[in-house]
This record gives sequence, structure tokens and C-alpha cells, in this order.
Amino acid sequence: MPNPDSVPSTPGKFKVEKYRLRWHSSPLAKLTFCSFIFTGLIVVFLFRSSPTNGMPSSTSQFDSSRRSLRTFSVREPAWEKRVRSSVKVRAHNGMTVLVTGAAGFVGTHVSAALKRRGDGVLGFDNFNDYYDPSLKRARQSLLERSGVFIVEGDINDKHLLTKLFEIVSFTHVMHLAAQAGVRYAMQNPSSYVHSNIAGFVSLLEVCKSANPQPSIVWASSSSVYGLNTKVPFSENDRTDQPASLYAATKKAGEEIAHIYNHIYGLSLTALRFFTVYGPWGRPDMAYFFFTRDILKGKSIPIFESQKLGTVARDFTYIDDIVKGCLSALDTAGKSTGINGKKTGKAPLRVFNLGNTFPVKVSDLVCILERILKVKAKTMVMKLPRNGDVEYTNANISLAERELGYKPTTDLQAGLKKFVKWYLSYYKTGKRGAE
Ligand SMILES: O=C(O)[C@H]1O[C@H](OP(=O)(O)OP(=O)(O)OC[C@H]2O[C@@H](n3ccc(=O)[nH]c3=O)[C@H](O)[C@@H]2O)[C@H](O)[C@@H](O)[C@H]1O
Repeated sequence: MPNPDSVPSTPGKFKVEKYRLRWHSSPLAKLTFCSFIFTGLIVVFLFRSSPTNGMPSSTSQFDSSRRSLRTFSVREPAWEKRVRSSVKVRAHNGMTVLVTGAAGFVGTHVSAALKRRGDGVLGFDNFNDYYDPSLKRARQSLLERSGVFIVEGDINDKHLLTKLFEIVSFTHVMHLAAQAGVRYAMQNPSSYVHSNIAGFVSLLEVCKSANPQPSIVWASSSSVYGLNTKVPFSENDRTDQPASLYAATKKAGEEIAHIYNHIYGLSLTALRFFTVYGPWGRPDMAYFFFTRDILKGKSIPIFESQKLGTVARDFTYIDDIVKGCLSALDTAGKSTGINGKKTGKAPLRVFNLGNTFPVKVSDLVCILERILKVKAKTMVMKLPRNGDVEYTNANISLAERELGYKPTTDLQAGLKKFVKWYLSYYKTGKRGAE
């Protein structure tokens, strides 16, 4: 990187000074300068008088420069062709699914699984930098190889979503785009409101007006149980004591879903995910950055609760979650709205998707030590007041009954698969995770 002191703060001015010096020093320089200005004026004149398809010339210049940087722009036929090809259904009675958050951890796995079984899938993601966007781009490449195109956009962009619904009659929406992470809510609260509340409403507004209306399955969270002490957590337990803003926005999502079901007849299924982990996971999650820091020899903080010793989670392996998601889509039941008006009762469902075997975070670290064959440097500390809850544990009997959901991967087996992926993805020793 250049030394900031050696770069002039106003480079334009710097050049003008140089020209002034030469102007006075030689007639040849004077002639060259005049012909340069003259040629420049002709070029500007020709450019301004060229056809612009009715757009102001400044917009047209902006668009053409963008087109050279980006592969597709929304108006281009090539973009629409990719959208259409991505949603081609190969299976008999296959679905046409819009997956929001497709470049995210769960979104990538769900999109790939739907595509594998012959459903039509279109991804949607804003590729934000909450964590290393290059990991999201790598997931995007993975999906592109299997024929899933990801449209780059924000769920708050109703025009773009509406355009997609004009091109494709989506039968289902798998809504996984969200601001994730419990602790980050203290640093950036508005990002949770933007994505998990405003973004969700924006998506539901578009879905409610679509003809036909799609059925929607979306990611809620185990965190809605908040300070609830009755375990294991069942769907009808109280969820009115959130411990973090993240949890509050997911709980708000469940209430918002109720409204869109009640007024507009949208079929809505909320899945309360319990600490999902696995290959291609999220670097902000403990199992992921513990692995990185153990390998780097960095100390890892283990939170301890006064009552339970170290905190515990019902860690759930990604493949089990994917099966739950697909089954929720398959059993969703139809929306009943026509032209934005409800014509009958539509399904409104909530399911826990957990593993049912909570594991202490200190035990998670022991498993990682055994798999990595590296002793962790640990630092046990009192659970900070950061939005984390002490313990999660799912009662999954409803999902078992209605979705045939049956998790089969324990933490030891799941972490082995994660570490195998981690080591090959980051080629440890050469390129470490940030
Ligand atoms: O089920 C969910 O709905 C949520 O799951 C996930 O949240 P959590 O269960 O909190 O997972 P994660 O951060 O991996 O912390 C795991 C454990 O490590 C403990 N933990 C954490 C950090 C640390 O430095 N030390 C520590 O002990 C920590 O106290 C905790 O006990 C998703 O991130 C969230 O987006 C949401 O989907």
C-alpha cells in the first residue's frame, strides 16, 4: 500500500499546476495542449449526440460503465434468460422456489438440495459483508456449477422482487435472508430491523400481491425462547422474554407472519433453527472461530453460567436442517389469496428444528481438540450480558409428527465433517480464515 503522505490529497489540482508550468515554458507544449483540448471537445460532442434510448446521458454513461464491470444488469435479456433457466423444473411435480439468502450457510445447502432433486431454484442475496464476502462468493460459485443462479439484491427492494415474480410463478419461497448472530445486535442494531423486520415485510408484501401467491417457509430461531426456563423448548412455550434484539426481531417475524396469514391468506411456516453448524458454515459462530483460533494457538473464551457451568447448545447439523426445510416446503399447503385478498384459511405453522442433545460449550471444545489433535488455550469467563442465553434444548415431537423430521448426526460426527471441509477450504498453514 502506498504511503498516504506521498499521495497528493487533491490529485486534480496537482496536475493543473504541472500543466501551468509547461504552458509558459514551450510553444510546442502550447500547440499540443490546444490540440488535446480540441480533440476532447469533439469527443464530448459526439458522445452527447449519440442515441440514449430516452435516458439522460449521464445515466446512460453510468449504466454502460457498470455493464462493463458487472456480468448482468437487470434489464438485459441475458439476465432474464439466466433467471428462467435457473428455475427450470426437472422433476415430475417439482416446485419453483425462490431462496432468499442463497449465498448464506443454510441457503446454499437448501438451494443445492432442491436443485439435486429436480426442483427449479432461483437464489437471491445481497452479499453483505457481515462476514467475509469471499466465502459467500465461493458458495455462489458452488451453486452456479449446479445450475442455480443468484440474483444480487436486497429483500427491501420491492421493485426487483416484483420483477422476479413477473418473470417466474414461484410456487414456494424459502426465506433465509436475515441479519444473523446474537451478539452482533449490540454493535449494529439497525441491521436487524432492516433485514429481519423491514426486509421480511417487503418480501411478504410482494408475495401477497403475487398471482398465484407462493407458500412461504422461513427461518425463525431457537433464540425466541429467550429467558424461558422450561426445557425442552416446545413450540407453544412462552416466547415473550427475548434476551437479544436478534431474538426480538425473529419473534416479531412470527407475529408479522400471523398478520399476513390472517389478512391475506399466505401459507407461512416458521422454522426455529437450533444453532446450525457444518461445512460452509458461518465464521461468526463459535464452533467455526474456535476451530480457527485453536489452530492459530489463540486463546478462546468459554462462557460460563452461574447455574449450569459452561453454557450449552442443542447444536444441529446442517444436513438434518436441510431435510427439515425440504419437508416443510413439501408439506406447506397452499396460500389462498387471489389479487391480494384472502379466499379461505391458509396454513400457519411453527416447528422446532433441533437435535435434542444439548452439549456444553466446554465439551464442544474437547471434541474439536480431539479432531484437530491440538490442545486449545481456553479462558473460562462469566457469561457476558451480550444477548446469549445459557441453554437451549429442542422438543421436536411436532416436527417428527408433521414433517417426518429425525436428526441423525451427533456433534462428534458433524464436527468431523466440518473440520474436514475447513482444512481443505482454508488449506491451513497457507490461507487461514480471517
Ligand atoms: O439457534 C439460534 O437461533 C441461533 O444460533 C446461533 O447462535 P448461538 O447459539 O449463540 O451460536 P454461537 O454464536 O455459535 O454460540 C454457541 C455457544 O458458544 C458460546 N460462546 C460463544 C462465543 C464465545 O466467545 N464463547 C462462547 O462460549 C455461546 O454463549 C453459545 O452458548 C446463531 O449464531 C444465531 O444466528 C441463531 O441462529
